[in-house]
Amino acid sequence: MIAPSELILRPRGSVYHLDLLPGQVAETIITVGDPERVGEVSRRFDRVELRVEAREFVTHTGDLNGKRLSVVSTGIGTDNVDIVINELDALFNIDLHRREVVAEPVALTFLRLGTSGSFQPDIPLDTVVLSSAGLSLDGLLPFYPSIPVDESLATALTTHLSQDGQALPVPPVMVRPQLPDFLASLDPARLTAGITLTAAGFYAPQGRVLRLPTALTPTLLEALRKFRQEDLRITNIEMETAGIYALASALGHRSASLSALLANRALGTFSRQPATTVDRLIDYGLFLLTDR
Ligand SMILES: O=P(O)(O)O[C@H]1O[C@H](CO)[C@@H](O)[C@H]1O
Ligand SMILES: O=c1cc[nH]c(=O)[nH]1
Repeated sequence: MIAPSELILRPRGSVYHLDLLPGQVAETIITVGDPERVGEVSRRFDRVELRVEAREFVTHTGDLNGKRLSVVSTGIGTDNVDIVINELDALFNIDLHRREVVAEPVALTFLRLGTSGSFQPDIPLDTVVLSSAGLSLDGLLPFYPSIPVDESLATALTTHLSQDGQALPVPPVMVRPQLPDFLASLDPARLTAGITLTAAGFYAPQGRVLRLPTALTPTLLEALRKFRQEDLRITNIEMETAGIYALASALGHRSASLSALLANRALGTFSRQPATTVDRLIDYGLFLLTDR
């Protein structure tokens, strides 16, 4: 039995942070960082059956073109991703009355629709990028020793950086998703794809300097930019993808992350049409989930 202190339920039996009950969430779940983006997604549904709000975690469940979907906001950062993925998984894969793991776990599908900064000068603003892998610099993953990590990709990065006399301030962890079938069957030549760097913060952890210096110096950022392994390079920076990929894979779920690039960090530019670009991202995500 999982103790009440470890899996906390509200008095009505809902999971502690998300305030959701079993049955209220679809097996296909869109995650977004911004709680306000939840309504932007669900207003495209044919019908919304449920709206729940708890802290930064807003959940809408409904259907589109005959497919049941949920959209859940994670808020910012992988500390929140830890809560969201564990509690959503518990709704399906832990019997909340008996407090026991179910015998036959349900495999969920997660699709993150997020915003991000382009890491390369040649990937234009407003591009939508698929994360082929997550580079976790956020500190969450070492707490989950069962997570399948790509040691050789992480070692290749560390070796590449050391050849330039550079090192990251924290050990890099690389994770690869189990992509949902609707993405695995897409022609890769039609998508911009690459490694998404998941940072522990927005400013110094992404190499930004306002009044405080960053350990991600221009020389280190340039060395990261030049990293190539197989057909992969670091395409973008944000704050959730590696956490979602890692926890979803370890729990037996499929996951994919699509990011709209609103900033270009190499060029110092920001989108002139962020809302339009996020709209396009949402439309594309819903098309992938429902029209194929
Ligand atoms: O637009 P969302 O999904 O929130 O994603 C990005 O935007 C936030 C930072 O502005 C971080 O959460 C980052 O990952
Ligand atoms: O540069 C950016 C843009 C959006 N979100 C991030 O985390 N970083």
